Amino acid sequence: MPTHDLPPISSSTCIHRRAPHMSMQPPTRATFSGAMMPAASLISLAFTAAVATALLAVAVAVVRYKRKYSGLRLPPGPPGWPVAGNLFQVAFSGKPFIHYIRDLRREYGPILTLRMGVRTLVVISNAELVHEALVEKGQEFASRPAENTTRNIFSSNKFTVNSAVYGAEWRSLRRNMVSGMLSTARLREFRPARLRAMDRFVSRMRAEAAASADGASVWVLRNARFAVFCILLDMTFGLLDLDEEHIVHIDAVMKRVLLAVGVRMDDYLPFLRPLFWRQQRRVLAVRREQVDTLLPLIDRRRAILRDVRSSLPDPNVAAPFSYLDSVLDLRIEGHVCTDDELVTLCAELINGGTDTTATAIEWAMARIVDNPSIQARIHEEIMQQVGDARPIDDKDTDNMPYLQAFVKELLRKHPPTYFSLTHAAVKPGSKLAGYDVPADANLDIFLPTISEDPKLWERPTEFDPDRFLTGGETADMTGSAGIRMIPFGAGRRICPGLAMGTTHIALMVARMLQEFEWRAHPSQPALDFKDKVEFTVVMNQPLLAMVKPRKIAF
Ligand code: HEM
Repeated sequence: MPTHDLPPISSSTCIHRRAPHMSMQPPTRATFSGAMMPAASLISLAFTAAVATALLAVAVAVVRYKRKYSGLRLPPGPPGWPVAGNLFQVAFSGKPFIHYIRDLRREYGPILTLRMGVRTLVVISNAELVHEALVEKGQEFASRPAENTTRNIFSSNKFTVNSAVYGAEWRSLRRNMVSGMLSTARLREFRPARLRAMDRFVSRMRAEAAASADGASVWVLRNARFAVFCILLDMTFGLLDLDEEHIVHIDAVMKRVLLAVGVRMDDYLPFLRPLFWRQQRRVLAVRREQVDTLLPLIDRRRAILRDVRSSLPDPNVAAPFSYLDSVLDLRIEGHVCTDDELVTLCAELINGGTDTTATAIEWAMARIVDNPSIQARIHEEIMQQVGDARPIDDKDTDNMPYLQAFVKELLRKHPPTYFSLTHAAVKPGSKLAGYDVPADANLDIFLPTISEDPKLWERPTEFDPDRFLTGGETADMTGSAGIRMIPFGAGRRICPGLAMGTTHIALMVARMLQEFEWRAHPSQPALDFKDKVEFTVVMNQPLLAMVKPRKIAF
């Protein structure tokens, strides 16, 4: 999930922006006039009280921190300031958080501590430690840490698969998501949704290319993202008559949600919260907008299900089943989901799978454009499997070994998120590599240093799908046979969308190559494989490519 890596503390998180009511106006003459003395004394009194309160808060925080962690042996990390810890070092380092972590790792090793205000982060970044945390001690570290206020609003107080603490509620939600949506059987049944979205995707690309100045240019990420979004929307609500304009509107609202849940300074220093009242008001407005956008879809599906009762809905209007149907039937210890929770659970499914998958597809097409022999080999497999008489399907892609090897190499070299979702110890007393990991600490898992570890991989910096073909290296993406690459995490909280994600990537890449011949755009002759973190890890320079429709008979 894109939004689930630890987001960098950037300037957009209000560090450099002073809240308007904090702005300090220069004193006017009148302020110092005799007539204004009482007001001046009042201001100075208030100022002294504020300073005293702040100092007291600092002292209390220092004492609390010392008491909380006294006697514990935390992993090493850079020395920090009282109260703020390493927060300002990170915020003002001028580096993206992932680069900051890479640098710290060189100094402190594969397990380190960062203190970010009230939050303590333990970051692990090698295969042995991840194996210890997620496999050997999988149950001990299967929980999630406390959320900030904003995320609590969007998760209906941790009522989602990804945010729920380890326990019965999480188990019920996850079981329902897997059986209602992500199991292999369900995945097969959702084939019509994929075919609909693929057709829409191809026509959008054709139209975009035709409308471009050279008649052939397309932006890859934007189109791939929209296609994946359509599939997930279809699977979530099972409503088949949403027009493109409506889908674009829903997508825009969901993007605003992703922006709204980004970290803020007051997540780490909660005593600053009153200064962020405007941002908080905006968060509530975005949540309202999300509810107002998704609830009508939920109500429509409810009405369709009510009308058809035991028969199936009209196939032109609604799919025979959807994820929402399973959530409507869900009972957790007798609790029926409220409207607010229904919105949250539907949004989780759509958000979890959209940016992660679309990001992977952009990197895939960049590798294909960059290397014509990869394109030729995948196209040859397509021709052998289905030729050009019908659109390729995921039944076909399962039987294409080179394409499957390509997808694995893609996820090794370009994992869509650099951090797994944050884990937390279930109870106090847990240890990793002999160090204490407090129960309220965030356990963050840095993924790329594993899949590029020269001790685990030959030529790790090279992009080479052949490494996974017969006799070559293995890629167990679940981590159960050993941790070598875990783009979907590992252990109890492993991404339940693994099968769906890889199916969608393989299918979209194959369909794009079946329909079009791809080449580099003259404005991007030598592709730059630098990355940057948005919701996921995207290409620093978004991919613009040239497409030429192939001759096909369908
Ligand atoms: C290429 C695609 C994807 C990637 C790389 C990816 C990656 C991840 C990662 C790294 C985690 C965290 C695992 C952990 O906490 O240890 C995760 C969790 C999760 N993902 Fe995905 N994901 C992808 C697609 C999807 C899809 C398609 C869905 C659903 C439609 C999905 C839903 C979830 C959920 C619900 C969780 C939370 C699981 C839990 O806490 O029990 N993901 N994903």
